[in-house]
Amino acid sequence: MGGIEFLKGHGTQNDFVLLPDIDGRLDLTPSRVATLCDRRAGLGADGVLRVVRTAALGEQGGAGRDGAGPGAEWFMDYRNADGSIAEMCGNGVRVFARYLVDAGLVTADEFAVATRAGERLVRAHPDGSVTVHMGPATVTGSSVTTVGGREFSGVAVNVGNPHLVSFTDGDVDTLDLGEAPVYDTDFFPHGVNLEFVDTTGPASLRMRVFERGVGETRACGTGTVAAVAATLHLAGTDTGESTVDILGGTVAVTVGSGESTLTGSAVLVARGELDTRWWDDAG
Ligand SMILES: N[C@@H](CCC[C@H](N)C(=O)O)C(=O)O
Repeated sequence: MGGIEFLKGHGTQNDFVLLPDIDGRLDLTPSRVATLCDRRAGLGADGVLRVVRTAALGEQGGAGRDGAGPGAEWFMDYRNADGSIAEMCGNGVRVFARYLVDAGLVTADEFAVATRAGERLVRAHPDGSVTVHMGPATVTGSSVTTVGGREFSGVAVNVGNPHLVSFTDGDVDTLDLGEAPVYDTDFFPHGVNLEFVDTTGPASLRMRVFERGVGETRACGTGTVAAVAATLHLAGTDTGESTVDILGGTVAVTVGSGESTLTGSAVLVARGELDTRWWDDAG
């Protein structure tokens, strides 16, 4: 066949096309990413995970080497569904790790993955779930967002990528996220992921998310870490743990000073080959 190898996977139903590109040869343009992620014209996904050996990155402009330090053999080149580049993807890195283990590209259960936000230590569990050390979740201020004419104030949190976490007082399931919420572009000049959260128990949250570069998704791993960090911040602490229910399932989050972890599912669904003519046309 000679097509381009792909896999399809998801982490709590945040879904991805994986492109194994061990030697860094694929020309992954924004247009190809957007067409791949299109649920009618392509395979359909919230994002693309290009799997590339860190040593093969060289000085590639489009892929960006930020975060690809010398310690991690594999670099997660994450792209949003609209073709834009993001620093980090918490659900994506779990699926990325599951692929590396299943493909025999790593043999240890615990290893580092390079991302644009820095290296992330991951641990693959026998039940298929993966824990990711997500680095610091840093509160950077407060801002507002408007959904359907209703304004929410929120806590801005950086988890390698930007988030604004708003608490909706029991209304999270009624919000209409079909249209992009409005946010302060002066506060977030590079865009922002918007989380809407209800507190459902002493250590449990319910969350929906409107992701930068994608739209509403069924889960956002960095967003769940941001949600727990924001909850703790409002309670006057920076250490704690919580489960977070999202549309696609449940994840477990811990936040400590300077470090956080995310544990959740990582599922590989299918593999196949992209038609090379379709790939060329999508370029
Ligand atoms: N779904 C991801 C986050 C992906 C990146 C995000 N859309 C951004 O642009 O920052 C996750 O699981 O963290």
